Amino acid sequence: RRRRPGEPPLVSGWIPIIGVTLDYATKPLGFLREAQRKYGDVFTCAIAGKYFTFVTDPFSFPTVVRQSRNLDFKKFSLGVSRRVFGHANFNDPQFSESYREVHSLFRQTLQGPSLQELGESMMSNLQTVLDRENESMLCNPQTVLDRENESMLCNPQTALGRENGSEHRWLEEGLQSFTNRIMFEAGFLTLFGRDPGFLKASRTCMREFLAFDHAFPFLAAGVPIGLIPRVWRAREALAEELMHEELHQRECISDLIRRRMEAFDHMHLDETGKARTHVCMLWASQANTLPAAFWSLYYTLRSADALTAARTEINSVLSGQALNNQDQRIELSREQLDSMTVLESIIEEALRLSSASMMIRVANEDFTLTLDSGQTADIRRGDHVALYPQLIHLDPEIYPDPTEFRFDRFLDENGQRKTHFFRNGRRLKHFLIPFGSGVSECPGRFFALHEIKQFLVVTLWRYDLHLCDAGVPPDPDARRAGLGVLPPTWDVPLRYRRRTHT
Ligand code: HEM
Repeated sequence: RRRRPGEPPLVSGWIPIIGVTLDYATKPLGFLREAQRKYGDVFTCAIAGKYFTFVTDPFSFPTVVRQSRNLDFKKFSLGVSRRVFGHANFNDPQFSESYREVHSLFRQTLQGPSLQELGESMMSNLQTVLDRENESMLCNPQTVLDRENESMLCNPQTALGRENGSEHRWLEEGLQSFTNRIMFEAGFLTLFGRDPGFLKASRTCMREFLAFDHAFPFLAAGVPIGLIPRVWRAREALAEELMHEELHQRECISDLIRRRMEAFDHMHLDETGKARTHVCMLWASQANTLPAAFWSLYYTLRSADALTAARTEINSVLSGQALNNQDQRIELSREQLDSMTVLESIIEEALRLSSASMMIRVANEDFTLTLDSGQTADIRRGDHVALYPQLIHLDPEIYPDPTEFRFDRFLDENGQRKTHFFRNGRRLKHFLIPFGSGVSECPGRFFALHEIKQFLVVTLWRYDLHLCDAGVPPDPDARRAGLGVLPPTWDVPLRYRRRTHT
């Protein structure tokens, strides 16, 4: 392919088809920054046999996001999702009307009044998961001993730090493992309801989910799932657990899943096909939330200022609450969660540092894109137009010391959410975009922020937590760049024990 007059510079590398795939895949942010420096705000890259036009000027993001006539989101995202999850082809005209209705359920059931109900359910599930763990420690001291044996290998002090009564003993576990098991189970129960064998399915699902998710970058890059049998088995095992027959036996299913089940029944999909759409929903609800919860707690525990500010905010919200019931169960209204601006700033800062999603659209026809500067770029039909928010998130002009965690970066002088960020003296509309924007903006973003806040509240309230490794901190794992929030490159040992509240 040759660059035509009016088209952006073409970065095609030396090898046909492969183009600049390897440069991009090994260090996407570095590659894009370098291309931006060489070619300016818009350039087209040959990646994996396709052409991606990157628009890197943040002031032009709204132009791209608003181009829904020329730029299609559904074709690309449903195409990838079908390949990875193996569900029906919802781009097929026979489904177009009914799929529009299914899509509209996201808004109806994840936002607005539904948020309160989801939040209550999540809060209750979080505490149930932790209570049950507590009980299992009391009834089964082996659990404690197993964890202690593991922990003593890496920290002999653990045994010395024990207090009487197993529920107040110090335990040790990786922070990522701690976060994953609590958030996965609670999030799973909140959307898919409780099984009669209580938590049996969610345990199995977590193991399979992690195996499937680990391979997600390969699947998204086009590797057929059949070539990785363990991953294919994991996806099918998840689908087995989410067959309608199984789901009908569960209690307290969320409106989202209940109404999706009804819709898919009306669409006459086969039973496995229906279950695979639920696997897709499970992935959307967990794949970003788990690492986002990890980083939020990790950065909080690493920064004494952040920890103090977070505990002060939690104490002040909970002090108005009668926690005199025996289990000390916490309840938080939507308004209370929204009022927790310190926790919100911590989560947003963690997302700024760890999210690396990419927004991709496909050109429906040849058209001319006009950037904020007035510069134009001719785009060919079938080409992809891409935005890479991490270029903004780590821009030192917008965020001084961009790789540093500052818990109050998103707080203004009154302790409210800060929304004024500038580049070249101009205020930015898009300064933090971990949830995407425009037609494809994540419909679960409000729930995601709430559930991570709830996780922070519950864990910081219940436990003393310490990171017990002062070694090299983990980086966000760039191998998943483009897919969302990056998990840590390795897990960090955590020590925790139950706190006593008087
Ligand atoms: C920190 C957590 C989360 C992050 C960072 C996140 C981020 C994103 C991003 C970047 C997209 C794609 C946007 C695009 O392509 O432009 C997306 C889509 C989506 N997310 Fe989230 N998400 C999170 C949590 C959730 C949760 C908890 C749910 C549901 C309970 C959810 C449901 C969805 C769905 C259904 C879509 C597809 C929307 C569509 O097809 O239009 N997400 N999310």
